[in-house]
Amino acid sequence: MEKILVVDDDLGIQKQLKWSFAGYEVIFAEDRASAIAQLRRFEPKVVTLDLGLPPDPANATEGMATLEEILELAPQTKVIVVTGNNDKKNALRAINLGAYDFYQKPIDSDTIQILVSRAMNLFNLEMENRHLAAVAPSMDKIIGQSESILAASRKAERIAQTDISTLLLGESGTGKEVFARSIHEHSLRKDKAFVAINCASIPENLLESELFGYEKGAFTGANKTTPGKIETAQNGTLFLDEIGDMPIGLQAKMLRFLQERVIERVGGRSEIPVDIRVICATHRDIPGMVAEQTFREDLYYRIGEISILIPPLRERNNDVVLLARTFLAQYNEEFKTKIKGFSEGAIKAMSQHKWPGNIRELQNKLKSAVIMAEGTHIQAEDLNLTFNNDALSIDTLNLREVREHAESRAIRNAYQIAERNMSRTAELLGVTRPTLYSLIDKYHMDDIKTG
Ligand SMILES: Nc1ncnc2c1ncn2[C@@H]1O[C@H](COP(=O)(O)OP(=O)(O)OP(=O)(O)O)[C@@H](O)[C@H]1O
Repeated sequence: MEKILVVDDDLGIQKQLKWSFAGYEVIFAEDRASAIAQLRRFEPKVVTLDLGLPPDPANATEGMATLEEILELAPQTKVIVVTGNNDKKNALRAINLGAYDFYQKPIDSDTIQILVSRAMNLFNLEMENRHLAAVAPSMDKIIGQSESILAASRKAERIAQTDISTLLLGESGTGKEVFARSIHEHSLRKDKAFVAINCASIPENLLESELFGYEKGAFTGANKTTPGKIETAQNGTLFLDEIGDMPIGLQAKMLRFLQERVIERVGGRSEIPVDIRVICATHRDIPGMVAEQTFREDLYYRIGEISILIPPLRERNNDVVLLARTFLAQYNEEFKTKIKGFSEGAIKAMSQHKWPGNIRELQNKLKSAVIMAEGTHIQAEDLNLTFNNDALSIDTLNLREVREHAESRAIRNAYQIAERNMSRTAELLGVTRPTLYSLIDKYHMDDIKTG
């Protein structure tokens, strides 16, 4: 159970807050010394702190000192300061010192519950981010905590400082290019060029001149000598995406370049030495192509001195949610929107979906959801991923999850029937208003709260 520390010397308020925070483990302290002792002992994520503490409850000095001490000891703690009515000046001072939010007496259960639940969510999110930074301090562009992606990142990190030819394998949209760039950025060539070329997107007859360059007059239209991508990557990294689509005729020339590290431009006679690192990627089954003789075996061994398998999104456990949160923050900034998060249904739907287009598909769905969403939280429908109720089965969901899903749907229906009137909604559902608010909060239905 999540812990909250309530620092207040008024027993009546302590009792009231204990009742309000029914879903949490509530710890109490009545002055600065006991607050710090409880903070050390229980490490609560959220603290509510009355600024008027003994020995001088009429003044905020002791409260402020307590706030400073808490933030010095555990800066990640979310402190909500509680002030007397009309004491905005001290509330703002506290925020300046680093308090998460403030709250003016008299205490209203519904509001303080919402404040605390938000603070808790923020704390958890920040903790997740810190954890992430600690796990992958180096390959920081590769977001993911699943064992499979961490294993791939570790392998990439180990080979980054070498010049070993690397083959990145994985379905489309899994992040092969992100890996290639990260390897480059962690290599000794990081200040030199990173040049990417997609072998599948360039017509066969143009690919050779695109890669190797051409001399003036080499063919009709070759008006001036032009260096190719390989030369442009001199001293840096060349990323050959979709290498499995390289025409067999060009593979021999490619092999010579990789073995001898010299190239000849199309129509040229002189050899140009090149010093570059090569990273290749493909979604194809190259050993199968070797067996069918559509890919040269010697080239396969040359490009894949080491290979890294980038797992598909459906095999990355909770990475979907982690990536979704990251992209949501990016898109909020890009589109100037203020979507706060995802409904439980949306999270469930994202976790259930198989993501054939991998991360790119997730990005596309999120982008349109951010633009189209009407509430403060993205719903499964906004993502065009309906959470399939019929798919509820005992091997994927437990009774609690089934109940939660049904509850949130019932709340939504009642809210519509009650024409957005909260008292009437609570009445229809046969619960009290505080219970309704805590359920709305639990299921992140903020659009209802503000609707
Ligand atoms: N681990 C990751 N963390 C954050 N963003 C990622 C990650 N992996 C991929 N992306 C993002 O997902 C999108 C697709 O990634 P990328 O282009 O690298 O995939 P790919 O495997 O090279 O795809 P394709 O084979 O279709 O070219 C990009 O916008 C990229 O920024």
